[in-house]
Order: sequence, then structure tokens, then C-alpha cells
Amino acid sequence: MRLVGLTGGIASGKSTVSGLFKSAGVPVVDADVVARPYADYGRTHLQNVVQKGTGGWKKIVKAFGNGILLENGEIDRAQLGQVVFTDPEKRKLLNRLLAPHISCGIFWEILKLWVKGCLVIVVDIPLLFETKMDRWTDPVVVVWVDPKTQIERLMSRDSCGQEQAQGRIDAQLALDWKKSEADIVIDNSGSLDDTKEQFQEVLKQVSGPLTWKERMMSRDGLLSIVVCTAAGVLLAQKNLL
Ligand SMILES: CC(C)(COP(=O)(O)OP(=O)(O)OC[C@H]1O[C@@H](n2cnc3c(N)ncnc32)[C@H](O)[C@@H]1O)[C@@H](O)C(=O)NCCC(=O)NCCS
Ligand SMILES: Nc1ncnc2c1ncn2[C@@H]1O[C@H](COP(=O)(O)OP(=O)(O)OP(=O)(O)O)[C@@H](O)[C@H]1O
Repeated sequence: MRLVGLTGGIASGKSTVSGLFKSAGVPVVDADVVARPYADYGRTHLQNVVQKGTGGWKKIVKAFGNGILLENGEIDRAQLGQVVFTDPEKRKLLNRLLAPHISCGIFWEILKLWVKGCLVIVVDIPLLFETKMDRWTDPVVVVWVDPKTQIERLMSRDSCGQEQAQGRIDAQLALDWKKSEADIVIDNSGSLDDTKEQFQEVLKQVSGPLTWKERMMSRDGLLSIVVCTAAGVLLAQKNLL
């Protein structure tokens, strides 16, 4: 199995590119969705780590107080966002509290796809480098955008001011550094058609033949190893008798 890491900066276009992967039939695990309440998507099959009553939810309420909840008891994301994107210490606290739950949620989503026999899985993790999860993915695709376009798109999408947008950008490692660490870079500064054109090349690269190690890590690869080992043991036992 090949785990492709997809990352970038806030509003650099990760969801846009992950949408292209999905349209091309490549399964995508989205960390932002894992870290959201079910109600946002109405997709109850997804692992979620901050839904009311879960371990992640309890930790957030304990650390940030009941004032962080909506009337229905779910986390008020807009309010939590305001807090953590303006206070680095609170953001570190939130990250520390949620990191084990998010990695666990991502792991479960990957496991479900592995059981289905998927050979190439894209994991869209905004904080892939920050959380050091890039150790588990190869190749790493970084969706890059020039700084001016990034802030413009962020302000327009989230209807926020320049200061707020800059605060959110600064809450992550520099996008240029992520670009320098990438195996593959998609420059999403141009039109959607430009990005789609680059994507076709990237799709070819990530869906190329699997290495032996990747084959062995796939469901069928592991099953073959188990079956061959069992057959070998049985044959050896028969010969010994
Ligand atoms: C802070 C929260 C409440 C803001 O919610 P909101 O709906 O406004 O934003 P959303 O979840 O859609 O995230 C938008 C983008 O913000 C950035 N972002 C989210 N959390 C963080 C964080 N802790 N640090 C830096 N950037 C972040 C990511 O680029 C993400 O794609 C929410 O993002 C959250 O609970 N974050 C903590 C979980 C987390 O770390 N998510 C990232 C997965 S690796
Ligand atoms: N090539 C493009 N041309 C014009 N607009 C774009 C392009 N790519 C993305 N956008 C727009 O920019 C915004 C950010 O894109 P997107 O939501 O895909 O980014 P993201 O990296 O997933 O964001 P986040 O980090 O917040 O999850 C969206 O409003 C999207 O429609």
C-alpha cells in the first residue's frame, strides 16, 4: 500500500487537489474531516474525534470551559478558532490534546481502506510536517501558492480581514519551507485549469507501479505472506514426521 501525504498551507488548495484525487478514483482520508463533528457533513461512517461526548470533546471542554460549546453541546468551532489562532499557547494546548485522537482517527480511516484492498491512499493532513506524520507517507505532495494569492483566497473564502488571515497563516510552518521538503510540488497560484494540468502528471507519478515494500504492506501482499508462511510451516512439519 502506498500512503501519499497531501499537505500545504491554509487555503493553499489542498481540498481542491484532494477533490481532483477523489474524482480520479483515488481514496482520500481528510484530517480536517476527522477533526470535525459528524453534523458538519452528515457522514456518520467517518471517524470523528471532537463529536459531543467523545474523548477529544471532553478534553476540549475541560481545557477551554463550557463557554466553548454551542447550544446543542457541540464545539463552537468559530469561537475556538478565534481563541487558538490568536493565542499560540492555547493553540499548542489544543494541538497537544487532539493530536493522539486525530492520528488515531486517521489510522482507522486508513485501516478501513486497507481492508477494502486499496493500493494507493491519499492522506490530506494540513499539519503533516508540524505533527511529523510525514514519516509515514511517501511521497509527500505539497500544494503551494504564492503568499499574495494565499492571503487573498483565505480572506475571500473565510470572509475575514487581513490581520486575521495572516494570523492563521502564521500559525503553521512556512509554506516555502514545506515546499523545500516536498517530493512533489503543485503550484496552485494560477487558474484551476493550470492546477488540473499539473495534477495529471502528479496522478501518473503517485499511481505508478508499487515497490516490493509497498506491495507487501497492501492487504493482498500481507495475506500472501501469511498464506505462504503457513503453507511452509505445514510442509516442514509434514517432512519432519
Ligand atoms: C481551530 C478549529 C476549531 C478551527 O475550525 P474552522 O472550522 O475555522 O477551520 P477548519 O477546521 O476548517 O480548518 C481550516 C484550516 O485551518 C488550519 N488549522 C486547523 N487547525 C490548526 C491548528 N491547530 N494549527 C494550525 N493550523 C490549523 C488548517 O490548514 C485547516 O485546513 C479547527 O480547525 C480545529 O479543531 N483544529 C484543531 C484540529 C487540527 O489540528 N486540525 C488540523 C488537522 S491536522
Ligand atoms: N487555482 C485556483 N484558482 C482560484 N481559486 C482557487 C484555486 N484553488 C483554490 N481556490 C479557492 O481558494 C480557496 C482555498 O482553497 P482550498 O479550500 O482548496 O484550500 P485548503 O488548502 O484546502 O484550505 P484549508 O487549509 O483551509 O483547509 C477556496 O475558496 C478555493 O475555492
